[in-house]
Amino acid sequence: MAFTAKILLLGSGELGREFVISAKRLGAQVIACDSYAGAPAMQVADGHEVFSMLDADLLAKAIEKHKPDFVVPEIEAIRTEVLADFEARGVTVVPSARATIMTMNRDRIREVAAVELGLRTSRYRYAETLEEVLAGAAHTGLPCVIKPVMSSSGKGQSTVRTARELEAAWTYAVANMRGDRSRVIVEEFIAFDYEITLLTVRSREGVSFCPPIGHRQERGDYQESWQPTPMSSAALSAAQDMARKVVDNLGGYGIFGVEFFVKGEDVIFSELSPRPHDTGMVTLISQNFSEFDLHARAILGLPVPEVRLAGGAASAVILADREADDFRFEGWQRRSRHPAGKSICGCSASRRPGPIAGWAWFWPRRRMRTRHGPLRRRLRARCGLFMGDEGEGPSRPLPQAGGECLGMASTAISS
Ligand SMILES: Nc1ncnc2c1ncn2[C@@H]1O[C@H](COP(=O)(O)OP(=O)(O)OP(=O)(O)O)[C@@H](O)[C@H]1O
Ligand SMILES: NCC(=O)N[C@@H]1O[C@H](COP(=O)([O-])[O-])[C@@H](O)[C@H]1O
Ligand SMILES: [Mg+2]
Repeated sequence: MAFTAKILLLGSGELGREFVISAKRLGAQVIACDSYAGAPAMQVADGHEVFSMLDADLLAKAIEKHKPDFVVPEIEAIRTEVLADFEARGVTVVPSARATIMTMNRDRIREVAAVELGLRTSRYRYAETLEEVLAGAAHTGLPCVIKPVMSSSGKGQSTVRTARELEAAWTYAVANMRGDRSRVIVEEFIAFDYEITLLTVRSREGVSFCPPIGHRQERGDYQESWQPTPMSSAALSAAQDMARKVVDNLGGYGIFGVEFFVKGEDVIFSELSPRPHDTGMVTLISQNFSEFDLHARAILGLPVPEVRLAGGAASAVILADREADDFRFEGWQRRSRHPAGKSICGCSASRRPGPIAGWAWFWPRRRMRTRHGPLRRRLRARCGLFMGDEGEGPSRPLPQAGGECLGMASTAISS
């Protein structure tokens, strides 16, 4: 069987699964890798490998075994030095080995953005000891945000409001970091009006942008997002200028999720993913080509089409609060339509503790008046997500999500 390209996907979560679907539609063969079996992307890929991608030898062996045309990272926690070696030997690393190295840890990308490119960021210091954390907080002032340099989805992150909480935040960060560097960033807390992800595509044809995505996070983790989100043209163009500078510096082809805080007309660079972004799940319903389609097309060297919005849309996660092998989704078929508009639920098998067990996308039909921050109108969809612990008898509703997922929508286009 002939394929258009062979892709080794490093990380096989929900975002990886959607990427595999997009890449396979373009004729690619995809081998999905992660540290645990049965990961979402493995369920739809042509093959899979289970190993720690932070292990240099195992990572090199997987690349040598499969001889891919493209290595496509889906998470940060990868031994990226190995990718640089293979890039030097002719394997295409997406978007580039430099991009994966610079974004694996927050300190490197912060240096690129704040020092090399002079972009506006929060005030910050790095710390490797409690004493340095205290000095960092003295520099940023309180409240401040403490995050391990290697982590994602808010793991190990805390917002510290009083000096007494600094030690606990340091201990929490070190206990929840990825990788082997006990190093944190201490950041000034930005009391932003709203935050956005600017999906930025870098392809052979140049740099292009998707309409801005607004989102809400809790404890540093994604809850819901909506597209488009209203912002002034001056703020949008400031964000686009900064995004262009960063992606041109990182190089390579693919989609980047560039995160900004916006306060008044002040646009503050936060961080970026050199790949599809969780807040961009909304593009599965809002755009003619999703962030996964755009990533796949840019990587494979295909023309990147103009992005058109189908209407305002929102997406929300359904979070599971514990690891379980035995769970089921109930009732979501009944909820696949909603009186306030069209809502589409996508549910898939869970991943690890704190996992995303499913996603719901909402496509509101009515025009919705909204402000930044908590949105005025809520769409509710009861997905009836149930999870049963092995051997514990009947399934129980998830306490955290309560079997309910909330969608929020902004500036919906009336139909
Ligand atoms: N300095 C800050 N001031 C205010 N809020 C912040 C700050 N840093 C982070 N946050 C909040 O925490 C969220 C997660 O932060 P960040 O994106 O740095 O973490 P992450 O673990 O890399 O998340 P992900 O991998 O999901 O992008 C932000 O989207 C924002 O809501
Ligand atoms: N915010 C990043 C994100 O949502 N990433 C998605 O979740 C999985 C696990 O990530 P994790 O290691 O961050 O839990 C990743 O594989 C990716 O699909
Ligand atoms: Mg982030």
